[in-house]
Amino acid sequence: MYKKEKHSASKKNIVLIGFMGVGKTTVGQMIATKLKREFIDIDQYIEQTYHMSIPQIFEQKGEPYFRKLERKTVIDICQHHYNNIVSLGGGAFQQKEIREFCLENCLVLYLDISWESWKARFELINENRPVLNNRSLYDIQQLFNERKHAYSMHHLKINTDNKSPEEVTASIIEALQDN
Ligand SMILES: Nc1ncnc2c1ncn2[C@@H]1O[C@H](COP(=O)(O)OP(=O)(O)O)[C@@H](O)[C@H]1O
Ligand SMILES: O=C(O)C1=C[C@@H](OP(=O)(O)O)[C@@H](O)[C@H](O)C1
Ligand SMILES: [Mg+2]
Repeated sequence: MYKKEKHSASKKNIVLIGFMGVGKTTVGQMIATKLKREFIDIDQYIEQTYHMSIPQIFEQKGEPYFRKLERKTVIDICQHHYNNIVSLGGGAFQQKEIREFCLENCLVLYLDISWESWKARFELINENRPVLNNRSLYDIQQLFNERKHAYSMHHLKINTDNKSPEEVTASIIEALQDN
């Protein structure tokens, strides 16, 4: 866990990280509503700005191009917005530049999930996530484990197992109050 300044959550952007499908987009929106802050989902922002869906960007431009847009977008948004809730895509924290920027300037909140719980959600999230296409469940589990290292760099962690999005949101609000 990284050290954070006291009361930092009251002014810094709160950035949600975690594996695909853990609930960053869903819960991010709910926290923003509860805390009366603006919500920005980086993938949705990229789709609106570049008039292409994430699968289209991967298919037509390739993953490295997407990662470049992702890096530029996360850093631009976090530099120019204040006090917002920002949900990243699940691969963003693999990029050192994004990780370092967010850990230095934002409150990084990691939504954790066990592999067992994640597997039960697989059918629900398989569509529209190009990184999961053509990967076996075994390969996805490898990716799930590989990404834990980047996610271990955070300020606050919330376990989401057996919790509804509303319950995850309530746990986050409580953790932020103690923060
Ligand atoms: N705590 C939860 N319990 C059950 N389903 C959830 C939970 N959080 C999110 N979901 C569902 O899982 C799917 C992926 O959620 P999403 O917010 O898009 O995740 P992410 O942005 O982390 O990829 C959605 O269908 C959402 O309704
Ligand atoms: O983990 C990844 O590499 C990705 C996760 C997706 O976001 P979610 O985590 O919101 O699904 C999206 O950014 C893109 O499909 C790539
Ligand atoms: Mg998302």
